[in-house]
Amino acid sequence: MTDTDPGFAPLTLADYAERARAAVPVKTWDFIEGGAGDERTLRSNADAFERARLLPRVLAGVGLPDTGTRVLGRTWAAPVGIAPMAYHTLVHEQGEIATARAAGATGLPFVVSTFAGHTFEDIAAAASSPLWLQVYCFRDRSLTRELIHRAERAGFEALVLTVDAPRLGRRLRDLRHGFTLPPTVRPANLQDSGSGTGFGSPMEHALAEFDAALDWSVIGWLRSVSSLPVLLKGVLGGADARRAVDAGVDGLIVSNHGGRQLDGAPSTLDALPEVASAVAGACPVLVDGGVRRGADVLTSLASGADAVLLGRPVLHGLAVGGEEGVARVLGIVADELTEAMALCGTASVADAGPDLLAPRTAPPVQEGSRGGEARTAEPRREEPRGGDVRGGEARREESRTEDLRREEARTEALRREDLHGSVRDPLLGTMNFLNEITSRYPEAISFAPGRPYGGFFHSEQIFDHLRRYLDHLTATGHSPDQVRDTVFQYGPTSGLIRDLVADTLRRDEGIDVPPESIVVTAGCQEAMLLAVRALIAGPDDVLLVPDPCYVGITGAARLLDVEAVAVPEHASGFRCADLEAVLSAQRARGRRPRAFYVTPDHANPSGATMPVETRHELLALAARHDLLILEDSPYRSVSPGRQLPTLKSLDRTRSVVHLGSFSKTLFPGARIGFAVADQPVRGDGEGASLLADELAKIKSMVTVNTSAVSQTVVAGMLLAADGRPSDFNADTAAYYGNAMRTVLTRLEERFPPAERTALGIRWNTPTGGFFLTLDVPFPTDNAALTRSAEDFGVIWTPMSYFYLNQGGESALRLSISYLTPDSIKEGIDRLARFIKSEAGADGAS
Ligand SMILES: Cc1cc2nc3c(=O)[nH]c(=O)nc-3n(C[C@H](O)[C@H](O)[C@H](O)COP(=O)(O)O)c2cc1C
Repeated sequence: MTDTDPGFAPLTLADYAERARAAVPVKTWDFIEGGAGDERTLRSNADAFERARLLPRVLAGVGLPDTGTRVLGRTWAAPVGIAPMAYHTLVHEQGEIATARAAGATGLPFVVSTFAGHTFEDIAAAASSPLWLQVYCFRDRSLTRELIHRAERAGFEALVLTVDAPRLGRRLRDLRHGFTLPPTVRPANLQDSGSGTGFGSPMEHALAEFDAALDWSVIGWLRSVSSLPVLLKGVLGGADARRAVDAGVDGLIVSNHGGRQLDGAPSTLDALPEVASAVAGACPVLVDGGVRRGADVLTSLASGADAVLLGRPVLHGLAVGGEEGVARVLGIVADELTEAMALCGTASVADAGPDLLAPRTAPPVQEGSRGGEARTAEPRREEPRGGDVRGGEARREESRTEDLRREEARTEALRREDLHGSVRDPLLGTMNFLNEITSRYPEAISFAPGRPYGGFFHSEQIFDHLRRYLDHLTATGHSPDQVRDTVFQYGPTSGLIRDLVADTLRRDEGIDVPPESIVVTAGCQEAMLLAVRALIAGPDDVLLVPDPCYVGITGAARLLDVEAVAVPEHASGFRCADLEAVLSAQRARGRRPRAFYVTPDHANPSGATMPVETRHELLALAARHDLLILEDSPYRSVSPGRQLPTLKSLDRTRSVVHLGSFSKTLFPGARIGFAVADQPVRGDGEGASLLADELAKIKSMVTVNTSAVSQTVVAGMLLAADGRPSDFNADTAAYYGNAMRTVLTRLEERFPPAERTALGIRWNTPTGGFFLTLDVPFPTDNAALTRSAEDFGVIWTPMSYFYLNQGGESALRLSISYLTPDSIKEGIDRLARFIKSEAGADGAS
């Protein structure tokens, strides 16, 4: 059947629907027209437009309205696009090719479904207006990625991720018919992958292959595989809309999938104002579902949309008249829109505001109901149309209910913009991506976490250690009540076990300080936070950090709104001259550098160790410039061989605040760290104190005191080691030394010197610690990390995570600490394959 068949020419989209119904088999018609469940949502889409009324604006002097609009940088002839719909080939053999031609002829965009019946390349060849790709995320991400890349190569301009379909809704019409696709209709873009073959119906396909557990991390994943703008299709609420905006999406499509998913979801016209107000102009908002006239387009614009998408009517046009039929359908809507705009005194799309909307016609009241209490029961196909059948009280009731609904929507989520800026800082989110990758690819070997090897820990020993310290308390004269209170009660803010920590420092590290100069903290992280809080007095004070740097310290600074200033570190490590230059530059800009954070031994992430001469030079510099050094050295006691002296043990001017941790030497689950802060503090009024006392004051408002149970276990371990955990750690250090050697040897084997030079790969050779770094000849961004995890089964940390500003874009950090030698070897083999593939040297050895 064509447009030119005898009888009247179709004048409206409803005319096209009627003709299409006669033109296609009933099963196909029901597949297209049907909705999920009882089709309540399907009907409500149309009903909402039925009830909407536009207010004419008279004598507006508009002339010919301009329907043109710009979306994502492209001009559309009208604020109307074609919604993604699977298998245009069901109704016309030219399918999406004809649709693309019609879209081009009318200057309107076309969103092509993942389940298109023609290839992206063929569709693109026929198109002359913007094409967007609708994405269904498959469990097999590599398949989804390949689809995206194909579309990108074919010139598609945006990705529309459908988020309302973790599985397909129960479409009863299809189930009743036992609907299956005819043999000629296939997902053309999934054929090569083998996906899509063997599934009779779209529902079967979705159940088998869609990723039903999709969550917000998918946006980051899409960003990592494509640079195209990302829109979400299927958002119906303000909270999700805000979350999407926070996640940085480029557009939202208010959609209930044409009533084909959740039966009972609101109509899209009803959902639109809340979404538009939540988005507040941050990105374009489109709407689809039930748009059948130009007036519906104008109603959508007036309700907050930037544009609409048209679904089924396009397939009707295609069924009736192929390319020409689609062009006519689009043309009718555009003409009707022009007319509606002219009659509403609206010169341009931007002029269409809420003032165009007449008060909404309410749905009818069920017979016999009182006031506004009961709404018409479903189904209600034959509702009276037009004219408000209810009184003013009922309308007021509806508006109160609406206000209540909005109120609830407002309170169900907080705006991230209203929280402290640190929560939006990428620095605090760096580890999220790694965690996501690690959980998404559990089979991958991960060189990312800097955590100790688990084989050293034995659960039963915890009880021995607890008991040992309690016995020690008894043996040193504590009564049973005192012993009980030590573990069960709040304890001293500065810590229970300062004497034991002081003993350990003296015996193991040559740091001879009184227990009073120690504060026992909830991990070294708290020690950093306390030190930064105490030392930075105001906005002119800055903290200096090496670049690259451990994120714990820069993160703590960010939490406290403290400015961290980078001191560049070179391949050969830290240089005092650089620190001196930064000090002068900061003073020149009116800043007071208060402290320099440094990890002198086996630094994280660089692996560098500061030579002893540099340590002396740094201490002299600190004394000269009245600068404090925050020394953090968690890896020295678990590294093989003799360690260089700590800065604190060399410190004669009390320039060093030593930040300690038992996480690597004993176990991280205890969360026990400490600060050694023996600097005297003098001031007006109060008597003299130590910096440790001031840190304890701050701690009393942070964690009050460090867990007594944890301190008890750690104390028991220190007693067992007779105050020398370094001896206790000899095996541990040997294990990590061996792990580092295994990594280095395997790298040598996989990249012999000549090949290494040819490829431009380098790595450092730390003498201890948990980390080493590799320079590689390609960007080590999140996209590369995703490829590495997905295609090669190996995870690492991009070095750029550790830089304050620029840096580390082509480098990665490997952590050697928690893998077994066998998994290290396998992991390095995988890493080598990944590096060679990225460097374009797959063929090499
Ligand atoms: C036959 C058919 C197939 C569809 N296929 C898809 C699809 O593959 N991907 C998608 O995101 N939405 C799909 N949709 C939903 C549409 O994109 C759109 O949300 C809906 O059709 C709009 O409502 P309308 O048909 O009332 O205009 C499909 C809808 C229909 C009717």
